[in-house]
Amino acid sequence: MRKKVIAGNWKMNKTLAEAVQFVEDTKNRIPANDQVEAVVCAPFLFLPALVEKAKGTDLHIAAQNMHFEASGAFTGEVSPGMLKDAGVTYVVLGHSERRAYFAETDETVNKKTHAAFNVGLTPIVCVGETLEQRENNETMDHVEAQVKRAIAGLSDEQVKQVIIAYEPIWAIGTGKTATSEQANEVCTHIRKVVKANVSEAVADSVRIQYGGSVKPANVKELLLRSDIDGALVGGASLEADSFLQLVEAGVNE
Ligand SMILES: O=C(CO)COP(=O)(O)O
Repeated sequence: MRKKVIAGNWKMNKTLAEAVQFVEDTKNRIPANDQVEAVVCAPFLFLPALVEKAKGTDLHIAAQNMHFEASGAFTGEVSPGMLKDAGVTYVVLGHSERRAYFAETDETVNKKTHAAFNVGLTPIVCVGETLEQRENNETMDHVEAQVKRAIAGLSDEQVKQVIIAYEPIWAIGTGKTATSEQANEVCTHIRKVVKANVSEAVADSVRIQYGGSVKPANVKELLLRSDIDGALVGGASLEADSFLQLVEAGVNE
């Protein structure tokens, strides 16, 4: 059985006080279980305080980005080692907003994925098509190319540990969720790509999330699908109760 991952991506939201309060409100309410990992992906500034607050609980703290270099003259950047040192365990890489607004490319995503493993962070690698690509029937080819480039050069064991988040760009923050069938179709394709490029055993183990307007009302249907192993959630992860409902849906599914 693949353990599901429900990750809340807060993006650029909350104050430090609000972030700490969220962890206070949720950390002891994650149901004890072996079916779901609960993760919040927070802005850099909040990470040490949230790690401290969540210590000894089932809530995991993630970063939303990082640089691929270990150190150096990269003003404004945060290194993989800094995240590891802060006690962070996961890092989101290649989110479509970073690709669109901050010149993230498949090449930098690949470098960052390697860099994450070098320090022992679990990467959550985002892929997904634009509306135009979907309308032109380019979804599968585009996502396939993104996945192949992201995992290039990783060992089989590392690919097994990567979490792949399929987030169709047209479904992010728009209220337009992909139907569970559309979402699963692409997640199934991603698993086939891993099988063809790595191995069947790795493909069977790799976890693939769906993201894009996921909320308590639609998460169950998504999680019931054969190849969807969790969700990467923006808006609906900002409130403690809503986040907990998403986690509980995974546990009860
Ligand atoms: O981008 C997302 C998560 O990374 C999805 O955001 P929404 O859930 O707000 O659509």
